[in-house]
Amino acid sequence: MSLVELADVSYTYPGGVLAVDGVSLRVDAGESLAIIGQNGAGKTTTVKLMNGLLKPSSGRVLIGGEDTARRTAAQVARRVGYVFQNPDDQIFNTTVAKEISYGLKRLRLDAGESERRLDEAAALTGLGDRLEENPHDLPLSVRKFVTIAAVLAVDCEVLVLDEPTAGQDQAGLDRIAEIVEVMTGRGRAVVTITHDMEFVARHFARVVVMAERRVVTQGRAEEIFTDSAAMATARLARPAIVELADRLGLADVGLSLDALADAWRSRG
Ligand SMILES: Nc1ncnc2c1ncn2[C@@H]1O[C@H](COP(=O)(O)OP(=O)(O)OP(=O)(O)O)[C@@H](O)[C@H]1O
Repeated sequence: MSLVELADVSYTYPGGVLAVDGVSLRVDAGESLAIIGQNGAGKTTTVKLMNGLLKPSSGRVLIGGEDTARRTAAQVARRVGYVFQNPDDQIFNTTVAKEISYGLKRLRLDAGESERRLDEAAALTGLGDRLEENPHDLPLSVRKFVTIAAVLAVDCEVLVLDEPTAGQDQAGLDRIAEIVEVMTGRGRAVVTITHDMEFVARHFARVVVMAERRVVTQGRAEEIFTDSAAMATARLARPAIVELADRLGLADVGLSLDALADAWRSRG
């Protein structure tokens, strides 16, 4: 059984806009999945359907086999944590510690476990020294980590990161990559929406390509990124390594720099 399953899901906003049309996808425990596609393709609506903020107009969304239609948004949010694109849509506490601990309070954990989770989430996001600062005084790139820490602390089965790399420097990118690795290593699923193809190529195992409200194709990252037709249909730029291998006429190097270098050295 998959941790997340969308089965022929459609969603129409109350104003009548059809935003997602017949989407089916699965995410397994321990898997990293990136949803890519142009603006307006339906990516954000798809992840809001996963975490119960929206309920499908038709089709079914199952989390751990449970239909979200029969659960409240709060119940689903405990299983699927959603880090918004804009941290300012999420942050409202006056210290980083309070912001990270807010979701924990509803879990009614004992004090020791709450503290352990706060410390661990702060360490993973690099916020250990900033717990008493006001998140509103921190730069946007750090505010993003505050919202990631708040969701990590709840320890959901599925972590959804909406545009996590926007505005991050290399240290921030490395930190996000480490979070993806740690969470998938613990059997959690990590789902991201991003326009950052290089980041997906390096750190995400599976890719779903969306265009005009539908899934165009999905599969292993190297299969998808080397599928020029699918990337062109979705009007997406291929990662630099794929573009370079193509221009050099090197086949089967996938997304590995080492494989590209080997193929170049041993060309006939
Ligand atoms: N609250 C809303 N009310 C009405 N229409 C909406 C709403 N939110 C999104 N839409 C519309 O639904 C469609 C899909 O939008 P969605 O935000 O899911 O796409 P996206 O792929 O995430 O785009 P982006 O990369 O810009 O975030 C678009 O036509 C959008 O205008």
